[in-house]
Amino acid sequence: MSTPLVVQLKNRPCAVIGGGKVAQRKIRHLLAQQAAVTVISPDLTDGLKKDAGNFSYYPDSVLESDVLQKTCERLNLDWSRFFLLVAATDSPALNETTARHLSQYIPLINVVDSQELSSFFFPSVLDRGRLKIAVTTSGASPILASKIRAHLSGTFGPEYGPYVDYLAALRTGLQKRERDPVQRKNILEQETTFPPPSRFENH
Ligand SMILES: C[C@@]1(CC(=O)O)c2cc3[nH]c(cc4nc(cc5[nH]c(cc(n2)[C@H]1CCC(=O)O)[C@@](C)(CC(=O)O)[C@@H]5CCC(=O)O)C(CC(=O)O)=C4CCC(=O)O)c(CCC(=O)O)c3CC(=O)O
Ligand SMILES: NC(=O)C1=CN([C@@H]2O[C@H](COP(=O)(O)OP(=O)(O)OC[C@H]3O[C@@H](n4cnc5c(N)ncnc54)[C@H](O)[C@@H]3O)[C@@H](O)[C@H]2O)C=CC1
Repeated sequence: MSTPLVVQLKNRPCAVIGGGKVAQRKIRHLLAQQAAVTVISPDLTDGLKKDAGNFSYYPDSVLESDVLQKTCERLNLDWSRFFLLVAATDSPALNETTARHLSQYIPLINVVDSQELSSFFFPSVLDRGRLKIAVTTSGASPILASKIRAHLSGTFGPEYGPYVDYLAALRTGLQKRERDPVQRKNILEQETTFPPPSRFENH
């Protein structure tokens, strides 16, 4: 069983093992949230090479499943400092050993080829600034999640970014100047329209 949670990643140390196509997608999610990303992989995709200034990289590092403990020591990484780990190599055995070994230090682990070994999944996210619509099929069909996101992007356009910022400012202002919570809620109910007022279009 699973539930969607909203996790604050800003400045949090996150490790990704592997530098291929799937790793790239996960790394970009993490970087977009300003996480402090460390990548351990003998190679990187061309896309990741371009992003390389934005994460720490252990280039000569090849984790080997049978000597994982040793390679961890050689890399001199303090795994307990990581908030989250993604095991994204194309070796199921290595992903598994890594996840099993490091789960004693890191509670949030995503193993790209094993739902059983993952403590969290990445949903498909429609990102409109502070409004994020996350779609998950709990691992059943990532492609359906992706198609639903694409469908929602027609209804929830870029105007939602500034609209949600406006609502946040309104709410913070009211929390300061309107003491009565019932009155506060009434004003917010009135001001929060769906869809947003037309002045937010063309953003
Ligand atoms: C469980 C989960 C764990 C996790 O990765 O977090 C997982 C697992 C696996 N994915 C696999 C395959 C594919 N995944 C994608 C795409 C996405 N996968 C994402 C999430 C998730 N994938 C989590 C569940 C999310 C959910 O269900 O809600 C998305 C939403 C988010 C993201 O990755 O950013 C992103 C779409 C982003 C977007 O467009 O918005 C594509 C399509 C493509 O590549 O274009 C394919 C190929 C088609 C296919 O096989 O379905 C395989 C088999 C690997 C193999 O066969 O070797 C596994 C392993 C398994 O299921 O055991
Ligand atoms: N969860 C998801 O969204 C998806 C998961 N997958 C799974 O993800 C796996 C990886 O797929 P891709 O990224 O396309 O493969 P890829 O071949 O592009 O990348 C694999 C990466 O792992 C690295 N690697 C291999 N051995 C390593 C080691 N010993 N130490 C450190 N890094 C090592 C490689 O150098 C490479 O950077 C596939 O096996 C597939 O099962 C595939 C599609 C989507």
